[in-house]
Amino acid sequence: MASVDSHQHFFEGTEKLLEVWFKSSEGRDLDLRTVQKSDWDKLLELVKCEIISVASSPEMDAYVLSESSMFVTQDRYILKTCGTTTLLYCVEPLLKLVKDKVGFDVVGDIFYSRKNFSRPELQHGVHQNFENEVQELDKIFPNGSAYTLGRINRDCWYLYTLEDEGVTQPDQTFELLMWDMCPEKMKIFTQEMCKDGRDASEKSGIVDIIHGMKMDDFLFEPCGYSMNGLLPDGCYITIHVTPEPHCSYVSFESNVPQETYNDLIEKVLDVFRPGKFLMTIFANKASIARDTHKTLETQENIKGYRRSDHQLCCFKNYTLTYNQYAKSSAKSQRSTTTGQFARPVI
Ligand SMILES: C[S@@+](CC[C@H](N)C(=O)[O-])C[C@H]1O[C@@H](n2cnc3c(N)ncnc32)[C@H](O)[C@@H]1O
Repeated sequence: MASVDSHQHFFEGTEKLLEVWFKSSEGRDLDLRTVQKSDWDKLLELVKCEIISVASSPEMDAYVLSESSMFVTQDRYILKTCGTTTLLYCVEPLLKLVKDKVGFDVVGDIFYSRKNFSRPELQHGVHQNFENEVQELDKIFPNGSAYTLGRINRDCWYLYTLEDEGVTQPDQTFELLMWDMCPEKMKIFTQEMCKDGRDASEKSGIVDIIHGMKMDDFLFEPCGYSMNGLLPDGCYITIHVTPEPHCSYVSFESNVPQETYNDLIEKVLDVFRPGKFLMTIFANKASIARDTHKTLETQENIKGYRRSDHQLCCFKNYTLTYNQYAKSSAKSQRSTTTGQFARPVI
């Protein structure tokens, strides 16, 4: 691993995120957490990452990985991996493992999503572009739908999900993907400033984002940070930091149910101070977060950030808001003297 300041070393912080909900066609009471760690280890070999540690709550096993995180509940599997990992190569083996070892024989829903990569040419196989990822998923799922939100010539976010009704129990996922990070804040996530993960969680203020979490935090050598936080009722938070100045990136994800995410957004922005960020909020009809989309529609500014894109998608059972923001002072968004968007000079 190169030093923190090396301009030769590039790390793709942007994660590939897979969430799969399982069902039994016979309505059997099954549990994904009965899969042995050695089976997860083998599955993750296909993705090119490994388990660093595990923490559990009554509802969930949360794994910190060498490249991000994995969460396992009774009927839901989440895998989030960054760098040049090959996440989609584990999907078919995952379905086979879960059928053979647990007995789940139906996929209730899947969500595969990611932001556009900074350096797609460094990715392996199908991950170099979304069209190939979609073809790979279409081979497995006859009823998949693929979407791009945001600007296809700038920053955007890709999603693949199933057309069916999917998950009917209350469910929501909130993500903030941040880049062009504040260099001072990023220094905290290096071994020059902190001795371990807990030290970085405390110095950065991550410990204060939501109180009462059972935290499993890890500081990489010489830099980089990953944290899974477990909360009551199957709720989790996961934060990952790539602090290298030339490719800085942070992700925040949680399934905490909230009527509005404004306080949480402001706390996360205070801790990390990104130059730009995108936000996605998924909530199904049974979730208390289902009306948060209305609030977000009218909210053009958040604490020093101006919204550049806003999209709302309605699926069978879920509604999704996609918003992108940049610091109000960001020159690339707006001319600071005229307040107008930059116009081409002919
Ligand atoms: C913490 S991991 C997770 C990245 C994450 N997806 C994110 O949001 O940025 C990536 C950071 O850890 C650093 N790192 C150090 N050793 C690593 C290792 N063995 N595997 C992956 N990342 C490592 C990388 O250079 C990078 O800064």
